[in-house]
Amino acid sequence: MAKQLDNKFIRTPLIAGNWKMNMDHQQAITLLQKLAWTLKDANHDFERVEVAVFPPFTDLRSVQTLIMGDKLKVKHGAQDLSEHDSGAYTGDISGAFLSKLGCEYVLVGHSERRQYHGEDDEICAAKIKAAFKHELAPVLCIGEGLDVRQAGEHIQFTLAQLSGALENLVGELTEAQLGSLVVAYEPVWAIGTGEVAGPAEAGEMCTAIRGRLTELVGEEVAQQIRVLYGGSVKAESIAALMAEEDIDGALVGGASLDATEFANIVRFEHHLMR
Ligand SMILES: O=C[C@H](O)COP(=O)(O)O
Repeated sequence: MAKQLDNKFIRTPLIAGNWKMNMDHQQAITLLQKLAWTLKDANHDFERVEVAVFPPFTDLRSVQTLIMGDKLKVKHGAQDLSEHDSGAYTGDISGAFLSKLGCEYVLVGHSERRQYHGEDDEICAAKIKAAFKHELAPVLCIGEGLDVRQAGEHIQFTLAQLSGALENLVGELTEAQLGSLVVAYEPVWAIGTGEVAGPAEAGEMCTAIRGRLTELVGEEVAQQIRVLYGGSVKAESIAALMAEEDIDGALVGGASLDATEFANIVRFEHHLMR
């Protein structure tokens, strides 16, 4: 089970919904309202299991307004940010703007950004730095493709991505900043394919990630950093994943577009008790 002491999670689990390029700002309102009602009806305890959504940039103002107006406990973040603060960077979005829109989190280095926009470890490092500068907690996404997994080099590859994004930054960040970092292990072969990494495979990698974090930032801080799994997570698969000690939540793509399904993922403890 995600690490607990006296029936309390040591690290508050985070269930995050990455909407990717889905939902315009009107659809976003409908989806978020339905999610909030569903979780309210189920008496969900947001202090025990945190919930965040990552809508497209164009939805963020509407999402912020709904969250503030209805005092929702769902948090929100953005799917990307620029490494720059402002200036002639057409099409890019500054972390400063995201902070003003009430974002608490921002994804960095999602495999789709790496694949379609050529983002590498150096860019991820610059984006993590920019996120912290604007008081956003970065959710660094790492994970191997199928070829790497088949070659048996998945742990080495994924840990190299983690080190590549973090090792030159560590000295510039405070312990509080490092402790608020979130790492999402997303094997590329499991994203949007219906192939979920088995709980043992996902758990093994998340433990290896925490081991590398311990080397990079020390044990005390590494124990605070939440490590999520992402890749075709559904309500039926979440409980077994959360049973792994080093998995602290999930980064959910497709299933986060269905409020009922996503709420059932958030309520993973309910499945464990059945
Ligand atoms: O950010 C989310 C991941 O890419 C997983 O997406 P998925 O749940 O649709 O496989």
